[in-house]
Amino acid sequence: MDRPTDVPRQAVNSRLEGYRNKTPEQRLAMLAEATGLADSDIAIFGQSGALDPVRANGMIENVVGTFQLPLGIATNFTINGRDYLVPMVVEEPSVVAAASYMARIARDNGGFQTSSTAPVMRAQVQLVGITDPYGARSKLLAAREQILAIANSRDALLIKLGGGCKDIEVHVFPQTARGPMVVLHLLVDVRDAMGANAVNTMAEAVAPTVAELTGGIVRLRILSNLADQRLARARVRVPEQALATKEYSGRRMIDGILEAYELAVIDPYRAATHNKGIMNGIDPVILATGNDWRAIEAGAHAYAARSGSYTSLSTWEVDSQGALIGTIEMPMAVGLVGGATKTHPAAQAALRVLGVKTAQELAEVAVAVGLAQNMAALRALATEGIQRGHMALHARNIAIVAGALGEEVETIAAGLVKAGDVRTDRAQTLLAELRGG
Ligand SMILES: CC(C)(COP(=O)([O-])OP(=O)([O-])OC[C@H]1O[C@@H](n2cnc3c(N)ncnc32)[C@H](O)[C@@H]1OP(=O)([O-])[O-])[C@@H](O)C(=O)NCCC(=O)NCCSC(=O)C[C@@](C)(O)CC(=O)[O-]
Ligand SMILES: NC(=O)C1=CN([C@@H]2O[C@H](COP(=O)(O)OP(=O)(O)OC[C@H]3O[C@@H](n4cnc5c(N)ncnc54)[C@H](OP(=O)(O)O)[C@@H]3O)[C@@H](O)[C@H]2O)C=CC1
Repeated sequence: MDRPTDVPRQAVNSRLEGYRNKTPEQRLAMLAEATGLADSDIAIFGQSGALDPVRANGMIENVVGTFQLPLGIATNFTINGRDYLVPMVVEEPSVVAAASYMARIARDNGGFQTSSTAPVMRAQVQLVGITDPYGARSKLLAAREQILAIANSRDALLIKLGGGCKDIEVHVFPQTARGPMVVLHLLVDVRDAMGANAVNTMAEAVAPTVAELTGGIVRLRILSNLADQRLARARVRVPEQALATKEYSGRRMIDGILEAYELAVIDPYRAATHNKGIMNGIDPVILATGNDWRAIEAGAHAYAARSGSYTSLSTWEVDSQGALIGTIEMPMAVGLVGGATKTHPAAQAALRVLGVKTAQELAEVAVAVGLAQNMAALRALATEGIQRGHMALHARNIAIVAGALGEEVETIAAGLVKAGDVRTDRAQTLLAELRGG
């Protein structure tokens, strides 16, 4: 029988044994079994055309079709004592495997702990043509209640839900190439929305009053993607022995991770790659849930540079018992309503797989996956290097590029890994041999 989609999701066990060795159909069936997913959601993931052309045409402009990407499920996640199966949309091999692996290590050691601030976004109202910027600031701060009232008159539903414009800030730039500038910030609790449209509407609404109060000219009225009032955090603790492998002791692993981390702290060339590794985990969750990944990327990198020099979004250290402690804190402006979260059927189904109830919960899951991904990359880089694990999984892509079809893909990929030579020409040779024989 088809299950209704709005019933609370059953408790999930995210440790799906042998998941990697199943076919996509078997994995979908296991996912449905684990999450109690409605038949309609199973159908959405199972069919290649979940986003029909008519719906797609309503989402953006000049639509000619849709573009598919793989959707994988990261297993093993335990966050704040609750298990999650995490949908990830990504084109890069080894990302889902790496997240699942680190989540497996973490779950045996208490999993991830997360927290977040209230979902407060900033909107900016730029004022130019002012000779007394500090006087203008003073007038705006004195008119706080009036400005809040105008902003809050624009979104009755948001106010009813407990959100709305909660405060203002006024930033002064006394000297710019275009004269003094004053920028009013609206601090808006957007509840379960990403909030761009909501805060942009408020910024436009207050603009005439702001101009009148200050005598200035209003130019920009737009959100800031540096959502530094809307932070999500995750922490993981992994004892030394949990990191040990046949080749490397746990202590050696931790030392390598700390040295890799230190370089990301001091060197922007390394920090960019380190943070890309974090976004390897976060972006696929953002995409799977229909959220705005450009906004998340912009916020992440601006936050990483907030001290004036670009640095790591995560921290890695050792506690008094010698265990590795990883933490992350970053802006996470995601929504469960608005944008494509409501219009893309697969995004809706992905949110039901996650079973998140609030945008804050989704934000916390996303940063936990980012931290797991960072740990996976550092663990590999600090010891054997990235190529063994990554290239072994990339071998299937190379086999496809070389022309392998169906079951040939796994056979050729296995041959490439065995030869330690994951290249297209080698794959073509192996394919010719396979077909010739
Ligand atoms: C790739 C692994 C996980 C292999 O690692 P491994 O040791 O070969 O894995 P394993 O076979 O022992 O399996 C361990 C677990 O990994 C998962 N796993 C393992 N294989 C699969 C698979 N095929 N399908 C699904 N899950 C898989 C799975 O959870 C499995 O446990 P199980 O559940 O089976 O008991 C490891 O080498 C790794 O984590 N490498 C890092 C990969 C990575 O970071 N990829 C991102 C791309 S590189 C990049 O863009 C970022 C970077 C690196 O530049 C960032 C930076 O510089 O900081
Ligand atoms: N720089 C950027 O990042 C920019 C991004 N964007 C885009 O804006 C879109 C996101 O804007 P967003 O404001 O989130 O979307 P929407 O305006 O579509 O949705 C927000 C609205 O949904 C209604 N709503 C219903 N339930 C809730 C709830 N539980 N919590 C909060 N609001 C609720 C609210 O009121 P009501 O129903 O009254 O509207 C709210 O204003 C994305 O597509 C993004 O790409 C746009 C401009 C710039």
